[in-house]
Order: sequence, then structure tokens, then C-alpha cells
Amino acid sequence: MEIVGECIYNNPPVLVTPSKPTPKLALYLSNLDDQRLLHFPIQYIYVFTGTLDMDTLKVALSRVLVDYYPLAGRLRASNEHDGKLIIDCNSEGVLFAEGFLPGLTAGDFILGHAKPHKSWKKLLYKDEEQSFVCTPPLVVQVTHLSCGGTILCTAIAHCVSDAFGAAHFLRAWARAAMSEDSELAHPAVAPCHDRRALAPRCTPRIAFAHPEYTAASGGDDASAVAEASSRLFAPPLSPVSVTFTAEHVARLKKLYAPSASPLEQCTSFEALAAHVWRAWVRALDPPASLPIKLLFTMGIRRLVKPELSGGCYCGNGFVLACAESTAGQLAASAPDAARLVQETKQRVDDDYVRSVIDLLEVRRGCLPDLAATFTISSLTRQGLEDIDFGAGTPVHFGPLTSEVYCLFLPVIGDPRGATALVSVPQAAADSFERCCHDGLDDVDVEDKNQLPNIGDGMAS
Ligand SMILES: COc1cc(/C=C/C(=O)SCCNC(=O)CCNC(=O)[C@H](O)C(C)(C)COP(=O)(O)OP(=O)(O)OC[C@H]2O[C@@H](n3cnc4c(N)ncnc43)[C@H](O)[C@@H]2OP(=O)(O)O)ccc1O
Repeated sequence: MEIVGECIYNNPPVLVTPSKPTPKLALYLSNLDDQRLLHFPIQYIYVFTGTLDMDTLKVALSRVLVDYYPLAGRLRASNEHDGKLIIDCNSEGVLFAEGFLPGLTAGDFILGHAKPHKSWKKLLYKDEEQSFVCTPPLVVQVTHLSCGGTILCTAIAHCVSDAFGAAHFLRAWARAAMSEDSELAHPAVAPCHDRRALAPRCTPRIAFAHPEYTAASGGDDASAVAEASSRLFAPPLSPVSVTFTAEHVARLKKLYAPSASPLEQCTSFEALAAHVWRAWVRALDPPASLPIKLLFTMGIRRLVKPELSGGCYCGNGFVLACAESTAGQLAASAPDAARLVQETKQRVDDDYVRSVIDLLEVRRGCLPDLAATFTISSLTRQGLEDIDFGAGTPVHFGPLTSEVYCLFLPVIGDPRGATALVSVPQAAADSFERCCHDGLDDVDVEDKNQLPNIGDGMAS
């Protein structure tokens, strides 16, 4: 959906600062935070049919910044540590803009209209002159709509927080906004900003191959592989959004783990990840011998020893897990693809995470290998979507832009469903959508034991 017309700003943006004095310190960022991959702001919108009260929002934000004071600081390159980023917790404040977009309604975001479009960037105030490091780690824009609805857009520097930390902050802000006296509203669990539990070892030890950061060998025919890989991301790209209902997910779980044995079942994520990874490969139809990877974000708060459980760990608590296959193998078997996802999940433990942290220490500035790679970040069950600032829960929640990495987004009103959103080469967009729906369109009416065969070869 394209947003026509311009956003009207009647006043310049303001800086919202913590309502009480907060610690003044240079906050260490872990190697999981300060990796090049995360040097960008994560921009999400919440669309409400009701009106958000501006004074209430600002007062509540000011209050929660007492607990989430790093968000009111500024990112800086540290002189002592080789340019590594730190947060200067200096209470400079959150940039808060307010605008009005005539002609746009909350209803425009409901029922299949909600694929990001480049015009959506109007929903976020941008100071063209500021670099990533100079931009405040939290920028907020509230856009009033002619229908009386409101859009809240938040841009949080990814190196400061992941989805779990962001959800914790946003829920605390919403709770403060709903409380009669926002000075009394405290987060249910105190946030933990100290990231030293994820510091690298004194002597870094890279104990695994880490294919997520290493390019696959092209063998004898490296340039043909590079050429085939680049076709997977050839512009122009088109965003595709496919919603899998709870029934679709249940169906996929059976398709991807056909055995009746309880020990061989797969989770919703494993089935969905395998299915969408395969749909991407089948739609883009690369040579069967092309090595293809799947990278997916994996939460580590409960995997590391000791667990990150002293309060809500608000830094980045995830690593990339990497499954490897070939285009031909992936297309050939659904259960094998799910097994690969399962085995990959099982390999990620405390040793693996420490090895990633050490790798990022030794190879500062490195990026994951994204050639011939499908990347998924799952945002379901993170508590991001059902946030109420006093105007009810949102009718739409999602990113401001669509990218080549795939997001699994929560479906409002269907907690066991998920929406996959990803940009693919325009020429393959319809085929990708069809492959995602393959075997699912009749799910609500047919006998769920009669499973269609969707895994019998590459798409033509
Ligand atoms: C900064 O501001 C932001 C940031 C962002 C976004 C940032 C990011 O994208 S950061 C990356 C975020 N993603 C993650 O960290 C991934 C988190 N998820 C995991 O790690 C998962 O474990 C998994 C790797 C995706 C795999 O999941 P799964 O196979 O489902 O395995 P389990 O999670 O162990 O679940 C198994 C089973 O347990 C039950 N269960 C688990 N969780 C729940 C729950 N919450 N509720 C109910 N039940 C649960 C369930 O039965 C599972 O089995 P199913 O078959 O039912 O699935 C954005 C915005 C900003 O402002």
C-alpha cells in the first residue's frame, strides 16, 4: 500500500529526557551487540484505530527512561577499544516527532494492505544529516490520521537491543502510559543493561567452523556459483507477505514430520522455517547443485551458562544459527529440510555462543555470509504486538520496510499463526507465494490426514 501525500509537522521534534537523574556511564556493548550486522535502526510501526494522548505518551516515556536510560544516551566509538561502540549514557534524550497525514486511515493497514512500501518512510522523522552513530538510539514518531487513528513508529538502534529487549521496554512504556500516576509505574521485571556476561574470553577460542560467517567454497566453478547466487537477490525486489494461520501451521507440522512418533515431531518454527526456505528455493529455481544456507536468529538468554536471568537482559541475546544443504536436496524432501533446522538448533549451546563471541572479537567488523543464503528472524512470541498505550491494541504491527531477510511476524488475533514477510526478485514473487501456499489452500476443509506431496522436485 502506497502512502500518498506528505506528513505535516507543525512543530519541530523534541528531546524527551528521563524524569529523574540516571547513571552517567559509558556502557559496554557485547560483541553480539556491536557487530556490523546490527549497525542499523530497527523501524517498526504500530497502527491504532484510537487516538494516543501526546502528553501521556511523553510523560510515560520520560518516566520509563529512568529505568531504560541507555535509550536516552548516544552511541559513540570508544577511543580505548579500537573504535568499538559504547553507549554514552548522558541523558541527552529520545527524539520525539509528531506529525499528521491527511488521507490515510488505520483501516488502510488491515486486510492484506499491509505490505511495506517505500512511501511508508514518511512515518518516521529523519534528520538527513545525521549518521547512524549520531542519531539517537531511540527515535519516535507519532502520526495522527484523519480517521482519528494513530501510528506509532519506533526506531531503535539494533546494537542496543534485540526484539525481546525492545518488547520489554515498549511494554513498560505502555504500562506507564496506562497507569493513573506514571511516576508509580515500574517495569514488572527490572531491565538489565550490563552486558559483561557476554564478554569474550581472555584468550579467544573459535571452536566451531561457523559457516554463518564463512563463504561456502565454490569448488572448481566458483564464478558460476557466484553468478547463480546473485540471481537469488537480483533487483528489482518485491515484498511478499504470506500469512500462515494456526491451521496452516498445524498442517505444516504434520507435513514436515510425518512420523507418528512423539520423539520425531517438529515445532511450529521448524516446520515453517523449512517450508519457507524450500519455497524460496523452489521459486527461484537455482541449479540443483548450488549450496544453499539457512541462517536464523536464535535466542540465547536461556542457553548460556549461567542463564541471562538477573532481570530482563536488554542487550542482544541472540546468535545466527546456520543450516546447509543444496538446492536439489532442499526441493526434494520436506522432512529432511525440517531435520536440518532441528539439528542446527541443537548445535547451538553455551560453547557455540562463546565461540561466536570470540570470533566476533578476533574478526571485528566481519559480516555473515549472505550469498545463496535465506535468512529468517522470528519475532513471534516475543510480546511485541499486543501493546496498549491507552487506545487499545494495534490493528497492525510490522516493519517499516521489507528486506531480503525474512521475518516471521506475529498475527494479530491468531497467536499460533505467523506471517512471513520477505523481499524476493520481482519475477519470482508470485511463484514464491504459490510455493508458500502449496498444499495449504484447502486446509480448513479437507481431512487433515490426507497430506499432499509438495516435496517432489524443483519448480519449473
Ligand atoms: C531493537 O528494537 C527492535 C528489534 C526487533 C527485532 C529484532 C530482532 O529480530 S532480534 C532476533 C529476534 N529473534 C530471536 O531472538 C529468535 C527467538 N526465538 C528462538 O530463539 C526460538 O527458540 C527459535 C530458534 C526461533 C526456535 O523456536 P522453536 O522451534 O519454536 O523452539 P522453542 O522456542 O524452544 O519452542 C518449542 C515449543 O515450546 C513452546 N513455546 C515456546 N515459546 C512459547 C511461548 N512464548 N508461548 C507458548 N509456547 C511456547 C511451544 O509449544 C513450542 O512448540 P510449538 O510447536 O508450539 O511451536 C523488532 C522491533 C524492535 O523495536
